[in-house]
Amino acid sequence: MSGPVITCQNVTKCFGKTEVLRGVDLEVPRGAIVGLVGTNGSGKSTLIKCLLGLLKVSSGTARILGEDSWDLSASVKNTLGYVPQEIKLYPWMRVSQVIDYTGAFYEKWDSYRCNELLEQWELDGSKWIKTLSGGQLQRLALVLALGHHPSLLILDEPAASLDPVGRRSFLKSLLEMNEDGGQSVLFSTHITSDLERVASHVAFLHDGRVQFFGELEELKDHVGGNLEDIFLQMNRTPEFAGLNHVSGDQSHV
Ligand SMILES: Nc1ncnc2c1ncn2[C@@H]1O[C@H](COP(=O)(O)OP(=O)(O)OP(=O)(O)O)[C@@H](O)[C@H]1O
Repeated sequence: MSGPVITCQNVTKCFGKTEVLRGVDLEVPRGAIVGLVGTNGSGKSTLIKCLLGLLKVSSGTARILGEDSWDLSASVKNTLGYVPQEIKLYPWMRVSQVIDYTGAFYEKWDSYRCNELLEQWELDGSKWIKTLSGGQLQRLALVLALGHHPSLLILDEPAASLDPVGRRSFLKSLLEMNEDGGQSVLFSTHITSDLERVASHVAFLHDGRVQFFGELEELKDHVGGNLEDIFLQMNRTPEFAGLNHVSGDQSHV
């Protein structure tokens, strides 16, 4: 499939009377590594769940790999990888059992790659899930999401529980994956140094809308200064420097 891997047109999402997403427009080109940023409660997880069809949008259109998010085919689901913010795995299984169990759901499962990642991230396949620390659980969830070489990987704060060594190693894997096969990634994060290390693009969510989407380098060149200051300023004044116009030419992605 050519064309954007993610498309949102005027997406809204309400919980009762609270409108969390208020008209999100977004178009992510193939091969992009997008950092989704925004303050706590700005709606990052909600947007991710709408994209994956785990929540139904209230209005507007969300599409992934050319299909409506609420009606994804089995073949598109087979090419998606997702790590939620809260990871729930079977506590009574061992690490290696969860990997085998998950692999059974996919047409193409790379056990060799999983074992490589287990070794790289120092996870013991014989350990019980219930004995894993938060960071180990997050590492395992990432192994499970990468095991079928997804063409689109969606991660909700993937590095939040990882120590600096784990984070570096995980980010390296993301970059390798992107270089090898041109896979696309959307990850929400509050860690600007991670963003700087891997993101090609930034989507800035504020006040229920994507106020800025564009290339990271372009954002930095246009505004100057460090990213943390840029985001602070964007939170205070979203129309800051007319940033939503800095979306530029994405054809080289
Ligand atoms: N199922 C739900 N029912 C009611 N309100 C919800 C529900 N899910 C999320 N919300 C509300 O929607 C808003 C956005 O939440 P969301 O988890 O999407 O934010 P976030 O940007 O991912 O936050 P964080 O950075 O803290 O993870 C919050 O005010 C939250 O309370």
